[in-house]
Amino acid sequence: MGGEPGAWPAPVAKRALAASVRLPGSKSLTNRELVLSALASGPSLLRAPLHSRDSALMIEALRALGTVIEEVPGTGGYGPDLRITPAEELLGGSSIDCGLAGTVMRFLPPVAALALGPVAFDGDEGARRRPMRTTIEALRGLGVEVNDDGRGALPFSLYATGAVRGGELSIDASASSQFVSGLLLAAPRFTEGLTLRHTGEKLPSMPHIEMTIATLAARGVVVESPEPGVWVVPPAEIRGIEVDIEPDLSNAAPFLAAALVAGGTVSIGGWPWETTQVGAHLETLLPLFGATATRQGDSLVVDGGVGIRGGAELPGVDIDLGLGGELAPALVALTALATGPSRITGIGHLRGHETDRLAALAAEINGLGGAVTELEDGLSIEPRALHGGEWKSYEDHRMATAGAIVGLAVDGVLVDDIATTAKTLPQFPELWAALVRDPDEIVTTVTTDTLLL
Ligand SMILES: O=C(O)C1=C[C@@H](OP(=O)(O)O)[C@@H](O)[C@H](O)C1
Ligand SMILES: C=C(OP(=O)(O)O)C(=O)O
Repeated sequence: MGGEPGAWPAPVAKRALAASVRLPGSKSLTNRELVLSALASGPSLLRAPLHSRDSALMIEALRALGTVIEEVPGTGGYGPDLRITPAEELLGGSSIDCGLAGTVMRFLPPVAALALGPVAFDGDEGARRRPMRTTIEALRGLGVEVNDDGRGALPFSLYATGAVRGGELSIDASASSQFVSGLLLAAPRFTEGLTLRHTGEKLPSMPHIEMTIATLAARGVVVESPEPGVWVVPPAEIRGIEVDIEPDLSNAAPFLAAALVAGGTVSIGGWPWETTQVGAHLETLLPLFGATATRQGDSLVVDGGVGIRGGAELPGVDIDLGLGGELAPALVALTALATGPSRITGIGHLRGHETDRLAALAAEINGLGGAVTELEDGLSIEPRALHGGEWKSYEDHRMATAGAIVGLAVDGVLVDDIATTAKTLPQFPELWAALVRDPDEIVTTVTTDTLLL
């Protein structure tokens, strides 16, 4: 069996689960609220924010632009709350490390365009492969000077003059909804606001755009969408607020999927009744594989019956996941364990995520004996009995957690870099071990001294 030294032996489920898991805050909500707090007219307080690599990168970047971000005693059990005091004027003259965070590389250039002076953007080697042309062209369309090497990717730098006029702008956001969100978040601070039109054929991850609009609305900025693919943001004050960050429902996906593999129940506490998080769709997606999902108090409880380990056969599924590509790795892991063929489509843009997720999922599942074929906009998965072996993470948190799901059912799966889950969930290895170790244990909050702040 292969595997680098230090590879993580994925635990195999020995018995049915009866676990309650409480997850840290949503990456997407935390990083939006950080950005809006930095652009606001007064201080904000984020309660129960995420502390992970992606949020730490956002915090460092906003500090470099002059924002004051202080830790105050936490209310969520996963580290401090954050008090944010906006800069009088955003500062130029800084270099921003985007790491591999799409939210940092797509949300911050329009913010930095409001600063005075040069701001340079770069990130991990993998980040230099992620699509950025739309952001670069949008900035130029807004009259901001951008220096890049023409590849439409990081690194690049912009020269900001302290104000952006705004007005009308057309972009092609078919590679990522984050191009839209980044512009909408900064647009209330443009002198004339922004009328943004998406001209591409498709637009992935609509719930994430709805989330952007909802976070703006909570701060008094009303974004109108007179027709699909067009958004009108008025020039407006962004209010400072106190806000509770919801748990990360996309990071709930591997834990809830585990119920279908191991059997038994997994309950995620603090599940919001109403949310713009795309992870909310797990409530209807997991039943397609035979689970039942019910709300009990403030939890979503997924019952996987006897589970694959108990002899259940998961049906194959045919799902368009254009709404929520970040759920795809976990669901594809389930399809690899199903007894019928599956197709997951609408996810061509996953080729520009942390890694080319379509190629990575096909390579890793096929490396364990699977039969996955890449389609233009998704994956086709034929049922096969899988065997153990190395599972590569490609610096992609969701590839690592997909390996953990497969490893629950298949002996001898070694995930090469489980630490990459620190991008959005540094506690993943402990939470997963607790999930599998003792089915009767209530997994409450894991305290950690490895927070990145
Ligand atoms: O705005 C956001 O917070 C996100 C939008 C989505 O990006 P894409 O539209 O590029 O898939 C999603 O996949 C990503 O994890 C987070
Ligand atoms: C695509 C993702 O991340 P990012 O915010 O870096 O785009 C993801 O978390 O699945």
